Amino acid sequence: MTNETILPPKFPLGWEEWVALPDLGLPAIKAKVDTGAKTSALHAVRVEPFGSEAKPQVRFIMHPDPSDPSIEVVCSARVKDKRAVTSSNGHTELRYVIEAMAKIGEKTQLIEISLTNRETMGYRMLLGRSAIQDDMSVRPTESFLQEQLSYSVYKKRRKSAVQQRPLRIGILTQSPSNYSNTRMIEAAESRGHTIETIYTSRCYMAINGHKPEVHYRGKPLDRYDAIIPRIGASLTFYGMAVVRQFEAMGVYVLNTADSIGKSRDKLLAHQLLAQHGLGMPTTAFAKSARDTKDILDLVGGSPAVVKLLESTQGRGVVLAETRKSASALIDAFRGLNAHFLVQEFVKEAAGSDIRAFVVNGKVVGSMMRTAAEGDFRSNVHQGGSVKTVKLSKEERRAAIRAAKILRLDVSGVDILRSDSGPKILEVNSSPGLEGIEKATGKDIAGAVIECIEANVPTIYRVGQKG
Ligand SMILES: Nc1ncnc2c1ncn2[C@@H]1O[C@H](COP(=O)(O)OP(=O)(O)OP(=O)(O)O)[C@@H](O)[C@H]1O
Repeated sequence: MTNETILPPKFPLGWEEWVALPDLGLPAIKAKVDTGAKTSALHAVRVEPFGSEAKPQVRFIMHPDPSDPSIEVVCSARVKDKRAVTSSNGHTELRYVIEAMAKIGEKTQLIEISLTNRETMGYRMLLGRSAIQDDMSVRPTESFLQEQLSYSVYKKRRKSAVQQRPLRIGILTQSPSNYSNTRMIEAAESRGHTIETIYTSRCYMAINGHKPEVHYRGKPLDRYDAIIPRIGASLTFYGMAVVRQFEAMGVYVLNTADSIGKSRDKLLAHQLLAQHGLGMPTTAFAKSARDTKDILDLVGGSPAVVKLLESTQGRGVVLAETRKSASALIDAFRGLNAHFLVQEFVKEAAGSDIRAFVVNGKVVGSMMRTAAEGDFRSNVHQGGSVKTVKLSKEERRAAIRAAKILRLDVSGVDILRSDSGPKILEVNSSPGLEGIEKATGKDIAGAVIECIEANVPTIYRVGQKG
C-alpha cells in the first residue's frame, strides 16, 4: 500500500485540438497547442480598430479553413490590450489582444487571444498556456483527444444566425443630429455597437472592379458591417450611387440602392405594386396633351388628385374638385414640362392616411395621420396630426407585401382606408422615426438595429455578397 493521493482525472489535450470561438462567429478552428507561448494567437487580416477611446473595438477578417481561403468570417471584439508579442521566429510585433469564450470539447472558458497574420502557418490558431487550466494536461504525442469539429459548418449558411458581435454601423445622412438619427445612435450604442454618421454628399468614390472604395474627408473609409441609408429626396441620384458603392464593397445596406430607386420612382413603384395585385387608387399617366380627357375618364372624372412625381411631404399634391380645374391643372403641369400622375380621389379616406412601419417583414408600428382642417393631405408637414391605430389583417398584409415587392428591409407604407379595402399610396424608403415613436410609444429605432443584427451575414464567401 502506498500513500499516493488519487488525483481527479485530467482533461486531456492532444498537441492539436479543435476549438470553437462562438463570440467571434467561429464555430470550428483547428488549433495547435503550444505550451511555449503564453497567450493564444488567432489568424487575423485587415485588422481595423474602431469605436471610441473609452470603448475601443477591433474588427478583423479570419479565414478559418487553411485549405479554402474563399471562406471569410468578419469578426469584431472589444480591445483588451495592445501588446508587443515576440513570435517563435524571434519577430516582435505590436498586437491587439481580445478576450473570447473558447470551447474545447465540453469545456468553455474565457481566454485572451492576440491577433496576428498566420496565413503562412499550418494552424490558424495557437492555444497558449494561459488557456490551459490546472485540470488540463497536454499529451504531446497524441492528437484530437476532445470533440472533433469540421470546417463544413462554414459551408452551410445559417440563415437565422443573428450577429452578436459589436457591429460597426454607418448612417448616411445630411442631418446627423435629427430625431431619427439620434434615436438610432442611442439604440445601436445601447446594444454595444459603434455607430457613426457620414455626410452622404461628402462621400466620393473610386470606382473600379478590383477594390471598390468610398472616400471621405481625404481618405478611404474603413469597412462597415452595415450602412443605414437616410437619403433625402434631393440627393436621391447621388445617394443611390454611394449606397451602390457600399454594396459593391460587400457591406450590408439597410435598403439597397435598387430598392430605394424603385420606391422613389412613384410611377415604377405603382406599376410594380399593381403587377402584384395590391390595391391602389386608380392612377393614370400620359405624355400627350391630347389625352387629358381620357386620363380624367380613367380615374373616374372629378374630383381627381394630380401629383408631381417628384413631390414629397405633400408638396405638389393637388386636389382638383371639378373636371375643368383638373384639365387646367394637367395642362399647366404639362406646360412646365413636369412629370405627374393623375389619381382617383379616395374621398372616404376623409383626409386621413395610415403609415405602417415595416421592418424585416413585420409591421412594428402603425399610426393614423389626419389632415388639418380644410386640407385633404394628411402629411405632418402640412399640419396633419398623428395617433396610433390598429391595422386590420388586410392592411397589415398589404403593407408587408408592398415592402417585400420593393425589397425594402425598412419602410413606411402609406395606406388609404377605402370602401374597397386598403389602397397603397406610396412606400417610403427613409421613413422618419419621430411621428411613429411618439404616436405609438414603441422603440422603433431598436427594431431597426435588430433588423441589422439579423441581416449582417455571419459568414462570407469571397466574391459574393453574403
Ligand atoms: N388619391 C388620393 N385620395 C385621397 N387622398 C389622397 C390621395 N393621394 C394623396 N392623398 C392625401 O395627400 C397626402 C399626400 O399624398 P402623397 O403621400 O401621395 O404625397 P407625397 O408628397 O408623396 O408625400 P410623402 O412625403 O408621404 O412622400 C396623403 O398623405 C393623403 O392624405
